[in-house]
Amino acid sequence: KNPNQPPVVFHWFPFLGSTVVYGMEPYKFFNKCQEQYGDVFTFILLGRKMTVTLGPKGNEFVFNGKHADLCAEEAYTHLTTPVFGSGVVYDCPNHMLMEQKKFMKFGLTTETFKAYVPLIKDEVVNYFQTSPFFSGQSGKVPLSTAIPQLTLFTASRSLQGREVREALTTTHAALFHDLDMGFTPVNFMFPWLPLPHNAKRDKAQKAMAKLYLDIIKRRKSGEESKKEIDMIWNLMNRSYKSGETLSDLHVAHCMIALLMAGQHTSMATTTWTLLHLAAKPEIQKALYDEQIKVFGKDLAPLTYEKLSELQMVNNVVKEILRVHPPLHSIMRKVKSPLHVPDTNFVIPSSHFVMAAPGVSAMDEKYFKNAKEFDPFRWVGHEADEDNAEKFDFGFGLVSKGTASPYLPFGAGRHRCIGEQFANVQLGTIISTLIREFEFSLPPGQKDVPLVDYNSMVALAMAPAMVHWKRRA
Ligand code: HEM
Ligand SMILES: N#Cc1ccc(COc2ccc(/C=C/c3ccc(C(F)(F)[C@](O)(Cn4cnnn4)c4ccc(F)cc4F)nc3)cc2)cc1
Repeated sequence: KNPNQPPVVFHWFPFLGSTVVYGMEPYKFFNKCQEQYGDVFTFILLGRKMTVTLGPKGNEFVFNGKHADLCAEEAYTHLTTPVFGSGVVYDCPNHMLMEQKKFMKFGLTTETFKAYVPLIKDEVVNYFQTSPFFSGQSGKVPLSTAIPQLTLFTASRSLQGREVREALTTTHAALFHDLDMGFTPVNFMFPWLPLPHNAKRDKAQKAMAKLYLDIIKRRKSGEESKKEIDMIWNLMNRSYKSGETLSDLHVAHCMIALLMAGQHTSMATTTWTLLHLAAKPEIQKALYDEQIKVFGKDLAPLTYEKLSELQMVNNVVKEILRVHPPLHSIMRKVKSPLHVPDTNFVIPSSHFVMAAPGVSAMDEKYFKNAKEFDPFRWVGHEADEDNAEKFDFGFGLVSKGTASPYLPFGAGRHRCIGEQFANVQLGTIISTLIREFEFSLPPGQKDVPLVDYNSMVALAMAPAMVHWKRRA
């Protein structure tokens, strides 16, 4: 027994350790361990030693850890590189990822968001006008099927660009599905397994990369006039500080990374939002009344400027991300023995560390009635983040203090750069659907479905059926 190592969670079998009980119900597992061992403990995940650090201090320890001590690329590259492609995100040194994130942020400006809102709205309207799930005056829709399509169409039409939007519903629809099937935690455990889905993933990755390369080539030949402002135009011809250019192939791989990032997080968040609204008609009413208040009784068209006035929408999204943060486990590889502040523990470099910000976000200590979905709890906390001290890791200012119980977009050097785009996409989708429909849970169903943790993000258990009625 090593005197100053965190306690190891009891388990029957070596290698397997706590994999199944963690994999099936991470939060139940984390809360049980927290009661038994406190905020810092080690469990075995398929032979890997995962040291979990919970609570605001635990979040700070992982998110604000020095890059020399805690390495994200070693924790994630097996999961992401086969899907995204080589040379970007976790398949390159961290300083290059910081510059890639800077380039990405250059393509996520208020000017682009102003252009994206009508594009996203049109995709939502087009979807429910053509989808068989939305014919007639009322009906029911399996969100697990409909929402992934809705988020794919809205994100590809705006951020990805028109050609990608077209390809994803025609020539590349099946390829996207094969690539998406490769984006699963099982690969995280066994990336090298020659499973059939891995062969399909690799074939799909190459075909998706080729789609982007063809688009880039066409645009460089001057055939396309630069009418639209999508992320491909933004990333083309970018150069690192070293003078090295971001190659067309690496632009393609960055685009695949952004496609995966946005798709999984947005589809999970949109699905949970509609389920909780279906369970609480009074919140739907508050959202509808706000649309009238901000856009007038004839419901003027949505604009980016007006989106920020929709406090109810913003509070609903904040509360959804508190109760259902898409990424439940944030991991890093320990590079050198690391002392955990305020404890006697030293974590050896054979371990991984894991933060689970969702545990403190659901802790009664920080949120009254934590289990309750209550968007009104955020009223009056709109601008908490603005006056925090900030720091720049190379892709813009992020808040320096990260000892917060609520970090759905992470913090520090690996903080999300998609938050604003996500809020524009979610705000536009929710506003457009609320104007058109009233939602309810299937008769007899009291609460939202259970969580399916076997995907890359915390999804609602399929089919996640809701009933809808067209508003008068
Ligand atoms: C509700 C939506 C989203 C949530 C909750 C979310 C959450 C997160 C979190 C928690 C991290 C930190 C991961 C870590 O520390 O290991 C992160 C990083 C990141 N996210 Fe998001 N994300 C969302 C949407 C997006 C979108 C739409 C994009 C792209 C358009 C995106 C791109 C990224 C990138 C590039 C990183 C940086 C990874 C790194 O630096 O290691 N995310 N996100
Ligand atoms: N047997 C078994 C068995 C055992 C255990 C389990 C359950 O185990 C787990 C463990 C971890 C996890 C999820 C963590 C995790 C981390 C990183 C990423 C990411 F890198 F991919 C991401 O941050 C994602 N992201 C960010 N913003 N938007 N998307 C990202 C970054 C940049 C980028 F450009 C594109 C990106 F998309 N994704 C997910 C899920 C399940 C199941 C089965």
